[in-house]
Amino acid sequence: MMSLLDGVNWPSDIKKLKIDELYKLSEEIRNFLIQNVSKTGGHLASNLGVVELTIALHRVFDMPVDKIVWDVGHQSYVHKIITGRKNKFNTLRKYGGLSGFPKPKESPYDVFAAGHSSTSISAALGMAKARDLKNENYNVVAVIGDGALTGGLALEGLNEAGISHTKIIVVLNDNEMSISQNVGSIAAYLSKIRTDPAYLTFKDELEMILKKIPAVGNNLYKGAERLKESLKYLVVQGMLFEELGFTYFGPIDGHDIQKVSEVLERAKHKKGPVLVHVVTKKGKGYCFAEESPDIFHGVGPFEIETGENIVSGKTTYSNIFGEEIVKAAEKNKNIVAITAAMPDGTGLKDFEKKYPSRFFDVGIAEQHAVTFAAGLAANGLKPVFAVYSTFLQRAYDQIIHDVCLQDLPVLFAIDRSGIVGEDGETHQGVFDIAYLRSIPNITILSPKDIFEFKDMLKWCFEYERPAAIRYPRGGDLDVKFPCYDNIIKGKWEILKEGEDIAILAVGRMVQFSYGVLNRLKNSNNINAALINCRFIKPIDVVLLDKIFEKYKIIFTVEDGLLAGGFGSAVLEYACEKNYKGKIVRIGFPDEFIPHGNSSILYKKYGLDTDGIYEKILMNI
Ligand SMILES: Cc1ncc(C[n+]2csc(CCOP(=O)(O)OP(=O)(O)O)c2C)c(N)n1
Ligand SMILES: CC(=O)[C@@H](O)[C@H](O)COP(=O)(O)O
Ligand SMILES: [Mg+2]
Repeated sequence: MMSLLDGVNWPSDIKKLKIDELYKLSEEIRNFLIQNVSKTGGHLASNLGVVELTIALHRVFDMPVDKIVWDVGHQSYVHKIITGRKNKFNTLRKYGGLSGFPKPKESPYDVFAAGHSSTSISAALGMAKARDLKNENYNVVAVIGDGALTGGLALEGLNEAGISHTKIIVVLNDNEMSISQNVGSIAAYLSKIRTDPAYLTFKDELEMILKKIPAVGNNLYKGAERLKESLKYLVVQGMLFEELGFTYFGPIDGHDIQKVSEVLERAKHKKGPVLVHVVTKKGKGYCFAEESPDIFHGVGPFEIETGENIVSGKTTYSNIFGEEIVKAAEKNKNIVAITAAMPDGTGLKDFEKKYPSRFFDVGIAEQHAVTFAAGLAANGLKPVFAVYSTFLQRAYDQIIHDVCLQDLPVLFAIDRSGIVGEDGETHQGVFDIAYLRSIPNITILSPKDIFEFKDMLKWCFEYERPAAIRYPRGGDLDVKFPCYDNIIKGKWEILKEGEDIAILAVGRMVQFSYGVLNRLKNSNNINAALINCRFIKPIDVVLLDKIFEKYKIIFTVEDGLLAGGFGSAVLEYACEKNYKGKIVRIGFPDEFIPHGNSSILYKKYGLDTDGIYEKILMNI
């Protein structure tokens, strides 16, 4: 039997359906999401929560003439399904397939790319201003979650939008969750608006009283709407959004398509900035996701019946970090841990449980996290900010101005450096070496495997100046190294002496490079040295001098961008020393690295063992 979803490919198909059919369609879309994401992996819970909201948006607005800007964009799957991409869903997040985030190159319905949070209001306001300057006429809608609203950039956007008199609609999707429980005073404020019985009772009573007045009831009710908005403002003390200059509608049940459509319709006809506050349930309609929206925020393939992960978990760098910081904090009472809304992903859950007063989840606020860490350090503590490489990009000036300039002992535990895989170009951690290396006072380390990682962490927890330790997503390849030297600042580790060429590798790339040694020897009679360049900054100039003397060809291997990366540091030093040999850098080229399985991406960019081997042969 044909389902309603079979006949829905474009927003115009939605507009033809009756309200009861739209509810049926919602269920079908939920089922479609669960079926597909259980195979591909992806951001399930957030998407299950916005099915009705997305349908209502497409019902009321005319995309892509009207424009919808998704914040983070991890919740845009339903939008993709009804904007011509349903049949590609089996390729979601796969190399060459559909992106898990909005992508203008993928569809004209995706008007603004995202992946990082809190950008939607600023982007939508920019679009709306451009529209007005060009005398065009359409709606611009930003859809932002309560978690993303904790980001400073979102508040900067609200600040400008509220005073701008520009017609822009902000839909606040409030599900009380970031990845974990949402935090902070704005979350508490939203909870108050949602649940304050005095406010809700008053609002309902007012509606009832106005509607009951004979003859003129309904008209009076409509006419008194402005009055109602003002009274609402009086009753809910300091109605924040109204104070900021927005007309506020809400809170409304985001799963009630009819109600959401009506309110969006009203918002559409209002002048100036409007904020529509919808309340939804993250994970709605799939029991495991409703129970554990944090686990089902982003998942790998899973069994639908049990909710169990299909890929069994192996030891990850995040787990090791979590264990080591708990142990270190037992001995050193000055250690405190900070996360910007990623306690699970960064491995800080146990620390949070064990040392709640020394744990800070600051919300999606990386800039604040860094300066807050600097403040903690300035007053004698040892702050560790555990953060994904890609999100630390947000806090560049804070690293320079607040931490490094003052030489404060903040440790940046940089998870997800290098390739992250399926999240793609917004999330690949390929910039950190280049963006950190030029900052004075910072020391940058990267472990070759998890055993070295433990030693390095111990060293870092003791170190009394700014430091960054970068480590990859997931765990190790199956490589056993011959030695584990003690960690000494600025000293590299010689894993194998050689005669013909030297390979200088960083972090996970040491594992891939190790696999090359025997092949070079056995197939090509090349005796290569392999150096674990465990300190990316400072580089080991004593060892480098010897390498320059002995080898005519040097290869550097890093899982970061070549421009400004580790190989560049070696080149700079080689230039200073007037080295006459050849230096070949292996790393990522000057482009954004797309989404896909990590092994495919390492292969594509020649950064797996085969690729490194071939590159070496091409250059000798
Ligand atoms: C700058 C930045 N920091 C952290 C993240 C990781 N992250 C992605 S979604 C998310 C939670 C977003 O919560 P919310 O906006 O409420 O959306 P929901 O998943 O609840 O629908 C976080 C922390 C990010 N994408 N960008
Ligand atoms: C959308 C987003 O930014 C996060 O949900 C991210 O996808 C998490 O990545 P990990 O799966 O690597 O924790
Ligand atoms: Mg949320």
